Amino acid sequence: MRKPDGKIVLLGDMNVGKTSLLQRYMERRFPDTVSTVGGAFYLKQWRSFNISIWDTAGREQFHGLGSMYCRGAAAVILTYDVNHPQSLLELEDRFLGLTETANNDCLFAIVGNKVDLAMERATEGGEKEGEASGMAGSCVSSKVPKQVQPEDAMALYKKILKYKMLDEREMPAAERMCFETSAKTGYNVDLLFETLFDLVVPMIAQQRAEEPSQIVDIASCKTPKRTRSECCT
Ligand SMILES: Nc1nc2c(ncn2[C@@H]2O[C@H](COP(=O)(O)OP(=O)(O)OP(=O)(O)O)[C@@H](O)[C@H]2O)c(=O)[nH]1
Ligand SMILES: [Mg+2]
Repeated sequence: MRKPDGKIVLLGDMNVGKTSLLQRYMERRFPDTVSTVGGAFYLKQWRSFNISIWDTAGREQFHGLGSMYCRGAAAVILTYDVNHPQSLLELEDRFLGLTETANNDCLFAIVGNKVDLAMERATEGGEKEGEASGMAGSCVSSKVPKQVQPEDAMALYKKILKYKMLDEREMPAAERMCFETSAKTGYNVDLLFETLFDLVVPMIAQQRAEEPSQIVDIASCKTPKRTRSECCT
């Protein structure tokens, strides 16, 4: 198996749906999950590149492992639950600090999952339609009120760029990097992962081009001639 060319890491509080998102994308299904212990990864081939996507545990007791998983990451998916405002706050308080080990030009996506529950709630309560959110792949999000508004996620994205001292003009716009998803229905799940792959692949290609060649030219390595004195050993 070839070494992965790039790494994407899912971070976020327990129960927000990290494992479910990854399984929805990789296995095209929504199975029952158990709370993740440690971490696990899938390998995805995208164009000619191998990308590893790491699922991490949101449980406090595994928190220390987070920065280890983030080492060398090209992108981090910060995941929250649109029905639990605390899970968005946790991203800033608990998870952002783990990304210090990621690449300097690491990309950040902010993902509000379980948007299907917000829909169900709105339908049952007969609530009014909200205004268009302007988020990536927005459709469901424009119709239902949620506990966490898309603007809150976009504000966090901008805050992260500032915290990381990344130039907003050189990074993808908040509207492109903030998503609302449902691992249950599959809503926006492909869009999330494939937007990231498309952004990460040129970065990996550039890194490859800059790396010194690993190939040794055997023909140019001449065997030194033995002298008479060396023959006695
Ligand atoms: N309705 C709904 N439920 C979801 C969705 N995504 C995940 N769930 C449910 O939420 C629960 C937690 O999902 P996981 O994917 O295990 O959450 P996690 O973030 O991996 O949690 P940890 O591994 O503990 O960090 C499970 O019961 C899932 O079935 C979603 O989009 N919609
Ligand atoms: Mg999990």
